[in-house]
Order: sequence, then structure tokens, then C-alpha cells
Amino acid sequence: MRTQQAAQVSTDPGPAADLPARLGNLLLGTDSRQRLTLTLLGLVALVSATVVMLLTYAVAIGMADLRQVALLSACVFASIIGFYAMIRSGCNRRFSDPTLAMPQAIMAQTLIACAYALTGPLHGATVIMLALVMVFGMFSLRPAAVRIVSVYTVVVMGAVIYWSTQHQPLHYQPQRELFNFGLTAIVMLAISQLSGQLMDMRTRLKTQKIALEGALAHIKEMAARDELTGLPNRRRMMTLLQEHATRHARGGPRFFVCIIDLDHFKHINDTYGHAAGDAVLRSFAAQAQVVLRTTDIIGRWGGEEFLVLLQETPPGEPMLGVARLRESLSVTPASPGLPDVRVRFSAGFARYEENEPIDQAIERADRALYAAKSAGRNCSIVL
Ligand SMILES: Nc1nc2c(ncn2[C@@H]2O[C@H](COP(=O)(O)OP(=O)(O)OP(=O)(O)O)[C@@H](O)[C@H]2O)c(=O)[nH]1
Repeated sequence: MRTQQAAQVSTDPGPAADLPARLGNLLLGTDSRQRLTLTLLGLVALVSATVVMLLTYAVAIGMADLRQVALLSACVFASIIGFYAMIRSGCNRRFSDPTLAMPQAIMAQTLIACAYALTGPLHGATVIMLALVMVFGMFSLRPAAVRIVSVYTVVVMGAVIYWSTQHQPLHYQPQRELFNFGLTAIVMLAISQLSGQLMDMRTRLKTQKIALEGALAHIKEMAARDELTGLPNRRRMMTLLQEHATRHARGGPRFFVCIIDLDHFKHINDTYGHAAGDAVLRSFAAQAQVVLRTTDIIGRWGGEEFLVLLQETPPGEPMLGVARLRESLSVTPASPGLPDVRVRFSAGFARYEENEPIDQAIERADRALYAAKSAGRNCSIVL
């Protein structure tokens, strides 16, 4: 049994509620899936009403029997009310296909076949309705179900046409009826075939949509990450800083901006090569992620510079994480390939001030970093 997710549409149209919205909720309910199922039933009801109108016209011009038409019309309306009651009460959810599309299609085709037999000289007009029902079916039924309904239609129409040629030969001449039957069979076959192709196309589209969503998520991820270190890149860090500033303006926690610059990094590049320099940057990033608090966010600011967004919880705490990082780097190889080299860094801290533009805090952190470099490097300064 297929599970139904109870997707709800707005249940309360509001105080200035318009009547149509309330009436819609009353007639169709508030579950969006059930509403869709009832919309399908509405289409079947529309086709049925057209057939009943044709039958009524046939009665009016004396081409059909009033009692037979009245009986058939009563059966049609009873079935539609029955389907409506099943869907509205939720009984349809017990079935493997809660849309009840297949029984509705069978019902519609049976009705049209009966109308074919009752409309005498007008019966040719009903054939098109068979195709119309199948077109609806193509969008709501699986190809296997479309095939079953098509075969059912051909069999029922075969029986009805045979019966009509036997009992009303005046209006149902065998040669013409054979042609009608052949046409019905060909249309049903073609629709079955098309339904399979439509399903293939839908499956392909679905697969492509999933692949595109995956690619988009990947692109978004790549756009926010630094390729070398895997850390958030400068753009992402700016977004995060802005978000923290906004949150702070709304009463959120205070934070610090810290810019870290590796000391004499050019020397590593010049001595061991650019690839070794890259490995050092990667090792530094990995180490920082391990040592800093989980609430602190480190990103690559550019070159051998990193920016750390530190939450001030509790006050005074932010500098401790960076001090721990300095300590840890003093006893850890700069990278697996440089076991004897140690990385040192200078750091500039700026406490984010109430309502200041984020660029201002960054600029202060930058000045603090410059002061740390001037003070001999391998130290931190707060401004
Ligand atoms: N391997 C590697 N090197 C980089 C990368 N980005 C920047 N650099 C190098 O980092 C070095 C930075 O040099 P400087 O600005 O002189 O800084 P420094 O040598 O660290 O000196 P101070 O900052 O004054 O301590 C340059 O040699 C850049 O080429 C990178 O992605 N990979």
C-alpha cells in the first residue's frame, strides 16, 4: 500500500475569507493530494456530463429511449457520487493507487460504450470520448494500467458494437461498425504506446532533475569552499560575518574577528617549493579545525592568511583557542613532508562593536595583525 503524505493546503482562508475558498475547502478538503484526486474525478464528471447531455439530446430528437437514458444517467451520477464519497472520506487511501484513476477510467469507458449503443444515429460522436478518457489516463495511470484500460475498452466496444449491429441494424450497419471498431482498436493501441513513451520521458526528466539538483548543490559547495584547504573561502566568511553582525544587532552573542598570517611563509615556499607550501597550508587548516572550539569558524582569507570568527562565549574565551593553536603548532610538524619545520603565526584580534559595519572590524583586526608582525611576529594583539 502506498503511503500518503498529508500535505496540507491552507485550511483557514482568514477573516476576510472569500466564499469560494471556503467552499473549495468544504468540497475538496484541505489535503493537497486528495484535492488533486478530486480534481481528476471532476474531469471524469465533466466527460460523463457531456455524454449525458448527448444522450439527452438524442432523447429530445427521438433517437434514444428516455427510460434507458434516464437509467444510464442515474448510474453515472451514482458512481460519481460514490467515488466522491470514497475520496472525501479518505477510504481511497486504503488502495495501492489512492487516485482511483483506473476504476474511474473503467467506469467512464463503460458509460461511453453504453452511450454508444443508446444514441442510434448519433453514436459516432461518442467514440471521441473514449480517446479523451485515455488521454486523461495517460497522465494519471502507469503504462501497464493504460494497457489494461485500453484492452478493456476494445473488448467492451467489440461486444457493444456486435450487440448493436444485431439489435439495431438500421443505425449500426456492420461494415461501418467494423470500421469504427478498427479505429477504436488503433487509437487504443496508439495511446498505450504513447503512454509508455510518456512514462520514459517523465522518468528521464526526473533523473535529470535529481542530477541537476546534485550538481547545483555541488557548485554551491564549491563556490563557498577554498579548494586547497577545504575551509570556507573569503566570500563565505564575509557572508558568515555579516550574518553574525545581524544576529548581534538583534541581541545575539558578541564575536571577535581574528586574522592569522603565517610567519615567513615565503621562506617555506622558497626553501621547499610551492607544493610543500601548499601542504603546509593544508596541515595548518586541518590542525586549526581540530584545536579551535567547534563554535569558532576558520576560513581561508587569501594566500597564507586565515580569518577566524570567534564567539565570545564566555567573555575572554575567544583568545584561548588561538593560543592553544599556537601551542599545538609549536610541537607539530608543519606538514607530513616537513617533520622538522614548525609553523608560527601572527594574529590580530578585533572585538565586533555594536552596530559597526563589518568591514570596520576586519580593518581593525588587520591593523592588529600588522602590529603583531611589527612586534616581532609569533604573537597576538587585540585592538
Ligand atoms: N604554496 C603556496 N604559497 C602561497 C599561496 N598563497 C600565497 N602564497 C605565498 O605566500 C607567501 C607570502 O609571502 P609574504 O607576503 O612575503 O609573507 P611572509 O613570507 O609570510 O612574511 P610575513 O607575513 O611578513 O611573516 C608568498 O611567497 C606567496 O607566494 C598558496 O596558495 N600556496
